[in-house]
Amino acid sequence: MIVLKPAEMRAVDKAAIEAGFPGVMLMEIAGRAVADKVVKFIEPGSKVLIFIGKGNNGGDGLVAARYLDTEGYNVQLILLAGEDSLSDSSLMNYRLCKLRSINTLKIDTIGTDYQEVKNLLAACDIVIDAILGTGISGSIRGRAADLIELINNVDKKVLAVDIPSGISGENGSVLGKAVKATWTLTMAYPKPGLLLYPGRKYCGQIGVVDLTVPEKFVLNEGCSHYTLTCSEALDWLPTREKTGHKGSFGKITVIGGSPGMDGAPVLTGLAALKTGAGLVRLAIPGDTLSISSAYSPELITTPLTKSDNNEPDWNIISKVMADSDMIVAGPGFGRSKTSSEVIKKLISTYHKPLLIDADGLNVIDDIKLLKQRKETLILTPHPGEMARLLDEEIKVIQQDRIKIARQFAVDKQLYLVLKGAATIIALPDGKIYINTTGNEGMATAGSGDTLAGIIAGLLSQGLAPEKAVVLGVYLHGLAGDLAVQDTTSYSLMAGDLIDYIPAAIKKLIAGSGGELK
Ligand SMILES: NC(=O)C1=CN([C@@H]2O[C@H](COP(=O)(O)OP(=O)(O)OC[C@H]3O[C@@H](n4cnc5c(N)ncnc54)[C@H](O)[C@@H]3O)[C@@H](O)[C@H]2O)[C@@H](O)CC1
Ligand SMILES: [K+]
Repeated sequence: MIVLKPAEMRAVDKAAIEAGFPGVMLMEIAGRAVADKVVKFIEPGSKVLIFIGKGNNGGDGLVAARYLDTEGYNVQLILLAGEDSLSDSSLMNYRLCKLRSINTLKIDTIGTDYQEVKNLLAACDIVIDAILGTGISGSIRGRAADLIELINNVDKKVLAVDIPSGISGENGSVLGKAVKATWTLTMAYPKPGLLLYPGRKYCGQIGVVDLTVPEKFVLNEGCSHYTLTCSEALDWLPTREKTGHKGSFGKITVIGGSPGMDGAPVLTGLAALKTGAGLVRLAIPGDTLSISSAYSPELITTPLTKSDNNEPDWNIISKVMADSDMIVAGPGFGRSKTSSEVIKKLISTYHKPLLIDADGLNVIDDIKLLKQRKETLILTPHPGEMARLLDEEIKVIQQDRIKIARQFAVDKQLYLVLKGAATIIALPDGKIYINTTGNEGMATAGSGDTLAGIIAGLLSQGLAPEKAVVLGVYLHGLAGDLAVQDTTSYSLMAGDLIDYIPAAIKKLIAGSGGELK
């Protein structure tokens, strides 16, 4: 699904309006959808308190007020602007509200103790937040900040129109104060700020309203941000040929492991098998091999080093390279001379898809090598590994994850998965996917190893790299979301993620995956 930044959304709206879609009609569709959402959850007769800002976000709230009044709700408006400062479409709707005698409390009559607002908040059944939408600039000004705090101080259901007021649609930051919503109904397309933290925490459940503007207006204006929905994820899931054999579902080699880190490549290998790979081989340094190979009978193992001196065995490595459809390198590999030499060799001489994770990333000392590689390269760093690759501090990476991920992916022409809450996937053509699945329980040792395995499992079944990385991240998060329901976020472990891959796939097939949670 396309995700639009506020400026992109405005450009699309402008183009649609110029082409003949009346702005007032778009507002009507938006407000009607807000009213429908209230009708779905609360009975007629209930008290609906609607906060109206002076922009078009407020206009959406005024349309909702008209419909809810028509349908027998007890509607009360709190108008945060003088009538004369409302936009034309909003003013028209405000007048229609007045014609219906909808109760209105105006900002200039609200005392500085806000007692009347507090009373209305205490008595209402639901709050609609139509204070500010994507037109916000800078930190919340004026009395809007006080009202947002009052809304957050009562324990009521809150429906945010388009975006919780105070959240930046651009990047999800809190601009001073922001409404904590139960639901957010976003207009036309989700905005990055709804999907990125901290904004995402403020949105509650997100729904998207179809404003009936054809997608060609978006495509004409250009877009670069996306998020995968459940139905798209199902479309992308590789189909399994009835007559397929293990060769047709791909042979993966996982290169990694080191003393004390013998389980990491096993997690990657098992996750790949559970996702559907035909065959997984682990190539492990000799001193660790017997431990890793003891974990699971489904995994084939090969020694990566010579038995006498534990140096890389280049003959075996060449055979492994020739015999694999793709390689995952790095899980538990340690930062030894062996791992550094092997990773370098793979980057420069392995001509099939290569995924580098964990210590495989930590031993790359010359990032120019990455750029020289022509074949598919996928990197899956967490912020610490990304910081190391760029020789930056983690906080610099976290300040603008999308920009950093995109620059790296485009410059080095690779697929970059920057892990973390709301994982960012940057493609070599500059496209960005923001992932919506996953939870804090997944911040646990080995979780990244399983992600590498899931992506490899999809790629080895023939999925294009772009789809394998995006769907892999989605499935990994979905497995985590299903696992956490049984384990709690305290007890979730990487092995649980593997155990729940089948449930995640089943959920996709049943069409009930985490659609914009
Ligand atoms: N054609 C369109 O553009 C459509 C827009 N829609 C709605 O319109 C919204 C965007 O409308 P607008 O562009 O009018 O923007 P907003 O409704 O977000 O409000 C902008 C107004 O808020 C004030 N403001 C800006 N920053 C502020 C701050 N930091 N503190 C206090 N006040 C501040 C400004 O005076 C400005 O006039 C969307 O979020 C959506 O809800 C929908 O009606 C559908 C169609
Ligand atoms: K809002």
